Amino acid sequence: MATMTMISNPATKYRPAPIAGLPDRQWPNRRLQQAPIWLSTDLRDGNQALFEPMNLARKQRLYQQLVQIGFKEIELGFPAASQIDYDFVRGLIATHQIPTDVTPMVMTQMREDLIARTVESLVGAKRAIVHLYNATAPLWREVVFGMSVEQVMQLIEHHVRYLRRLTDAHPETEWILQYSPETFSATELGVALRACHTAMHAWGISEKRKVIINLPTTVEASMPNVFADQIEWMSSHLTHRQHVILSVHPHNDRGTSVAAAELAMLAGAQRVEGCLFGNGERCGNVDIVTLALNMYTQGVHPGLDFSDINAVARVAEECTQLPIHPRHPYAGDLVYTAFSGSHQDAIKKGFAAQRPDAPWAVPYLPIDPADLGRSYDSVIRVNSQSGKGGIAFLMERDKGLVMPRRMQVEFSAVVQRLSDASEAEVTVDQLWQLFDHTYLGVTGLLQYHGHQLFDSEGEQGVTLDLSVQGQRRQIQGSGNGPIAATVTALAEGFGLALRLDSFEERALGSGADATALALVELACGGVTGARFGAGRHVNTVTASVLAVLSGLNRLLQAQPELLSDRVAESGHAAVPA
Ligand SMILES: CC(=O)SCCNC(=O)CCNC(=O)[C@H](O)C(C)(C)COP(=O)(O)OP(=O)(O)OC[C@H]1O[C@@H](n2cnc3c(N)ncnc32)[C@H](O)[C@@H]1OP(=O)(O)O
Ligand SMILES: CC(C)C(=O)C(=O)O
Ligand SMILES: [Mg+2]
Repeated sequence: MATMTMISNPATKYRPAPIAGLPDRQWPNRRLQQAPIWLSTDLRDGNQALFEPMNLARKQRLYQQLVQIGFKEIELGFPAASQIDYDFVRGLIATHQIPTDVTPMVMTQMREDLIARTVESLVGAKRAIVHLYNATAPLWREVVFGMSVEQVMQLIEHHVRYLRRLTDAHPETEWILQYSPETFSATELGVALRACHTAMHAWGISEKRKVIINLPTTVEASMPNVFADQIEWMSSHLTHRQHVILSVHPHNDRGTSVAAAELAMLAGAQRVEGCLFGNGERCGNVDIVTLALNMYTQGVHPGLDFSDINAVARVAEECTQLPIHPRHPYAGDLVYTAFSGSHQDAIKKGFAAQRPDAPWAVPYLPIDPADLGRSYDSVIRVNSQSGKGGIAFLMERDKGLVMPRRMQVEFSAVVQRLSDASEAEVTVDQLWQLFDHTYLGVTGLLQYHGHQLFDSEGEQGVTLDLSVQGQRRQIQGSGNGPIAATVTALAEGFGLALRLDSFEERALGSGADATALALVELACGGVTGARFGAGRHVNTVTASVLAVLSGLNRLLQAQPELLSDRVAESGHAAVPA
């Protein structure tokens, strides 16, 4: 059997989508300043795209979530098509589960039996939208329906009138018509306009009988600017425009449904239909979460509440049985995590610079994760792409360890070797173990047994009790404090050109559990590489002495001959234990 592959000239097989051509288009110069009316079609378009459509319990759970988020219009299903949908709608009405400010919507084809059953499902509702649709594009007219444009208009006229007759018999309900020219984006604009006008007039559009005209990219086939032109054209050509609520229903076949919806709003759309996290037919309906939070990050409240985005995501996953991608905008598990070094560095600096009452300005984070109930815990994670900034951020945040900048550089090289070797993420606990092993638990030529302080002609004197290459020694030195005295003792005791370049000490932990952590930076002749040492002890002086010894041991690890050459000579300088 021949294998099909991509063809060399796709123009022989695919035609570019026509463009509307709107020379005086207004939408590019506009800015989104208010949220649209949102309609969730999770329970209809989202549901009809699932392997296993939702059962009553899952529909009920998702419905409650949608109400809680703040949707004021919710498409409940296709009651004439499925007993579950019918029972679900009846159940919500019978048990008064539809809040007074929420309007339910249900969908049906242009067929009398289906319309009758649909109206029956809604009896007793305070207010309801009936959504009638029929495909209007040439391909569907010819291939699916075998209808001329005239016949399509008759189909619409007849069924909208039929719906009107049935709903007029139930004046206790406020009935709203939604008409969708399905496949609008592939329909000649003149035909789409005529279809909408036919539906509007058959319904008797007026101030009191507003109509929702819902224009879908049933199959997204062109760039979002083309859709925006189509919407602006419709918006400016629809009669009774003030009584029309212009709605859009973008699908995501080209991956640009969010952009299409945003540009359509600029072009005059007042209402948007979509699903949470972009569920829906094929590549999905437009993702309302992304759209809403895009607005939020521009300073416009979307009127939907995603303060606990994780909870919403878990309910959506449970009800649809579809996973949300870890990099899904705003909601994915990884979207507030930076692995790469320069991003981590910038985020760390951004958090430090961010004032609580100032506009949000943290590099690489377009939204404050806290606004969505996400924590900062995973903002920075470490792997082989990470740098000093991220490592230092984690060590400071989780372990209270503040490293001086040059020590961050030195330690990140140690971490890099581990992450390169493990080819995996390095956790904070692993970082701490590595720090402990590298600095605090460093074993080397010099082993500490104890020290004593004494006065030395107005200076601080110290006696260090050490093992040097297995031999117990005591050496002494003095200086203007215990650290200077320790450095002098080691320098003079072993004839080293040892110099203290920096010293920092702070408490780790608090109360009875507090310990002192001392960090030193040493230089010794021309030794390059490891320069930092750390010591931890409940006693601050002991922590400092240990830090100096840790630093020297690390220098000696890099260049052991520095000491071994001298130990024999310096034996006389050391006081035997
Ligand atoms: C873009 C969208 O999302 S549109 C919504 C799509 N959603 C669904 O279809 C989910 C629910 N649908 C169903 O359960 C079924 O399709 C039903 C119960 C509505 C109808 O089932 P059936 O009568 O078996 O028809 P079937 O599913 O094969 O639909 C195709 C028929 O409907 C016709 N049709 C399709 N859309 C419409 C419409 N909007 N108005 C009138 N007729 C339509 C087709 O022309 C075709 O007619 P034909 O059989 O005479 O050729
Ligand atoms: C609005 C309806 C008909 C729809 O789901 C679509 O066209 O995608
Ligand atoms: Mg759809």
